Amino acid sequence: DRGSVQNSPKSYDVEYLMPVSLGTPAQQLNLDLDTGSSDFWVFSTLLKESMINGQTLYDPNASTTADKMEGYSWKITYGDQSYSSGDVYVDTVTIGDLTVSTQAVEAAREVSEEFTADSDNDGLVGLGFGIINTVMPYKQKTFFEKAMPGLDSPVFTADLKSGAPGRYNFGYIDDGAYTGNITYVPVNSSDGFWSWVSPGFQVGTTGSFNSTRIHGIADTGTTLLLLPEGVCEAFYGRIASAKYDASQGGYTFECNDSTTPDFYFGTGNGQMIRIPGSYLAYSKTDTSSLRCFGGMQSDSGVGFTIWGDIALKAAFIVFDQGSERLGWAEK
Ligand SMILES: C[C@H](Cc1ccc(C(C)(C)C)cc1)[C@H](NN)c1nnnn1Cc1ccc2c(c1)OCO2
Repeated sequence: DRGSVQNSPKSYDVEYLMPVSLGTPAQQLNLDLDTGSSDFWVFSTLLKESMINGQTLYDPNASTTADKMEGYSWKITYGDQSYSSGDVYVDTVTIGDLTVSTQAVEAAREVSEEFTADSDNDGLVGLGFGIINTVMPYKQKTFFEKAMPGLDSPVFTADLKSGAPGRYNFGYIDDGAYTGNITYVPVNSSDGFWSWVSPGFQVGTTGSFNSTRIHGIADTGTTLLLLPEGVCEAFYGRIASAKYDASQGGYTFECNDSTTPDFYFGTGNGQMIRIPGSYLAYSKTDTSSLRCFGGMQSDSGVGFTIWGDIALKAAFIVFDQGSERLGWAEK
């Protein structure tokens, strides 16, 4: 079996949403595929009115295939301190023609204001590893872990684009979606993340390759590229107008600063992925400003490097759960 679904970026590529069908008859919600967490949770009719702000709600009572998991609950807190919690139902879920008939759907009773404020986002599909799922008393499998046994190949791929729709595929690799070869790197899933080691980086076409191993996670659910302080300094040191602006909480530089170099990161056996400098001028610091907030920021607040959407949209990525490895290709 296999599946394929289009993803659509919100403004500034802050997140990528995909249509998902839940229950019978099908209820369609727009969800955020997040390889950096492992809960499948949705806005639901269990929520207090004050927490809803235009989101589409999953109504388990309107689904003939929904069964409440009595005595089960969940609560998740994300690294940015946003959170959600609620009850658990088993129901049928379809993403891009791929159906899992007994998916644990975590129906929200409570969400933090960050989720309430994002009216386009109806919930998250966590495609990390199930060991960090928050359902109690027994953690639940991710959508991919439930689908995997029936797939042609135990992989899913992410093709995120800058300011344009892209695609998530399940169970196969579309050889037309990338150029050159796919370089595979081993994944350590013990923390529940798609953790891998980059052999190093290079700033610009003229810079030398810095052979410094960077331990990090491939995370479709994080907008920015959060790298070690030293790497940020090496990159922003090459941009004439760049500075660390405490009032903005990060590095900023003039959006059209022509000295902005591309950023290359190593994946393995000599391959490097090129992030165009234009991706790193993330967003204007304010409407009238000529300065942009950098797409690359320090990972010091996180504790590990996060290869978020800024990096992922420069590549075609194979999340190979069958072999616990990541595949990187240019496109
Ligand atoms: C932030 C997203 C999860 C999310 C996505 C969307 C949203 C909104 C819809 C409300 C906009 C909130 C949350 C990320 N997903 N893997 C995540 N989940 N857990 N950690 N991270 C990454 C991290 C992001 C920012 C840090 C951080 C760690 O540590 C310190 O600052």
